[in-house]
Amino acid sequence: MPKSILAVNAGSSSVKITFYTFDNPPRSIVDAAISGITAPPSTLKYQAGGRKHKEELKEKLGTAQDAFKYLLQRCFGDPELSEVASADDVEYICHRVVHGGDYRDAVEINDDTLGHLKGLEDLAPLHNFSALEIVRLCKAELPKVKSITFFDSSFHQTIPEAVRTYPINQEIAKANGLRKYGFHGISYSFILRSVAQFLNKPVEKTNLIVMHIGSGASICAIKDGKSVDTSMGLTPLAGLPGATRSGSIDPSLVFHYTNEAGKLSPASTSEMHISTAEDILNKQSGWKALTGTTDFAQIAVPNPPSEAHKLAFDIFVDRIQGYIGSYYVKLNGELDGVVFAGGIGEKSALLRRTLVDKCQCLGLAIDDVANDKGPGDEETVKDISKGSGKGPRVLICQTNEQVVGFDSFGWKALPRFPKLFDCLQDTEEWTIDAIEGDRLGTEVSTVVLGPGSADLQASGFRQ
Ligand SMILES: Nc1ncnc2c1ncn2[C@@H]1O[C@H](COP(=O)(O)OP(=O)(O)O)[C@@H](O)[C@H]1O
Ligand SMILES: CC(=O)OP(=O)(O)O
Ligand SMILES: [Mg+2]
Repeated sequence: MPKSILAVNAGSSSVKITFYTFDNPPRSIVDAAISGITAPPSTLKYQAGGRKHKEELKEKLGTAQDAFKYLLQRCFGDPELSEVASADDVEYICHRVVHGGDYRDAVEINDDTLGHLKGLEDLAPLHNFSALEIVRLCKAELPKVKSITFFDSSFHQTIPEAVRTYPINQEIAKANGLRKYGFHGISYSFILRSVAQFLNKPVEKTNLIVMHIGSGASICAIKDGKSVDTSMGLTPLAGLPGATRSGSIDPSLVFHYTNEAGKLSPASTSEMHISTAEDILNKQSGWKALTGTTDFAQIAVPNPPSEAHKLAFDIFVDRIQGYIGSYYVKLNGELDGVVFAGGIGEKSALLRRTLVDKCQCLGLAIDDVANDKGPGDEETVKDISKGSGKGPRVLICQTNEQVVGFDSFGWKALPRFPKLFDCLQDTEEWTIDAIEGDRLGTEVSTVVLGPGSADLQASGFRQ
């Protein structure tokens, strides 16, 4: 029986896994997620074929590793899932890792790469720790299955130097890797491809402002199919506020907030060190601090339950509006569309309407009926612009961070699906592992790719 590919998306409070068939195109076999790991009881969502199931778990799952183990056992133990009965049925495990430092592409896990990623863990402990705990677990307990890590930051390697450089001592900046990296790149890359296809434009000619707004929120300016700026920075704390994150503030604020800022936070463990300042700004701020809830659905309502809820909504709108204005200018006004994605972007008609109304001067307009209805289950991209005019489109994209293994950064490490090559729009020279038949070989050869998928399909890939 052909093997499957397992995609893992580990967050600070949730772990989502999807098994895909090793087919072309890949098909999702089972989707399973545990949320609320840090705030029990945890909830399990399980979907396989037509079966959908949600339950509160009695088991105490204190860590992302525990949740991952539970999910694996659940899938392997499902008598109706003959395709994934054990680790022997899995060819690759593809892990979403938020911070990939200078990595431009996905990497296969071995002792060297794991050592390097350990270094990055110190730079972004809040975001990389859970994912790397699962990578370590897979290496130890599923040693025959190759693990490949895909990074949120890779998509933003194209950000120009003046945008990614912080104006601080450059020797220290370089020695410590202090620069803007940007995140949510797996999502942006999925959105870019989906929207370009929807607009019938080549990816490399597509200009977008994309919002990935969920519990963690960011926005990205994409010019000619490349990220030219994004709101997150060295870590996912910068830029927009989120469920528990402050977003950008005056950095000196934290020293007025507490004189303990530089000390280790009580939330640190022997393996993971975070400062009190990081803990406050990442975990004790955002909607939670303003309103008591992390659920934006309770905030984005026509009649907010309190002044604080209204304020939280207005702050979010203000910050996003500021970025849209800035990115519109950075894109020289040449904009194909503004895209809403992420839990809030996809679900909150009120937020979309409020923002588009505030950006009317850029030629944005929304169709209220289409906006209120939102996208159907199977609709990846939905146009909610008013009229068929020439202005930039207003779009919703139901993003998918689980397609991590099928991302354009993953083609190199995975067997050759034509679908993967469809995603490649670059004209650069790439060095890849040679492919024997359908599987990865070990020789290395140079492949020159034509510009865009049409060329690729016409020429195959030339060695
Ligand atoms: N109808 C809605 N209106 C506004 N926000 C919503 C709605 N439904 C879900 N959300 C918000 O979406 C956020 C989760 O987004 P998601 O992208 O799934 O999160 P995560 O960053 O955890 O992956 C939560 O803050 C949730 O409250
Ligand atoms: C990068 C980031 O903030 O991720 P998430 O939205 O999953 O928290
Ligand atoms: Mg997310």
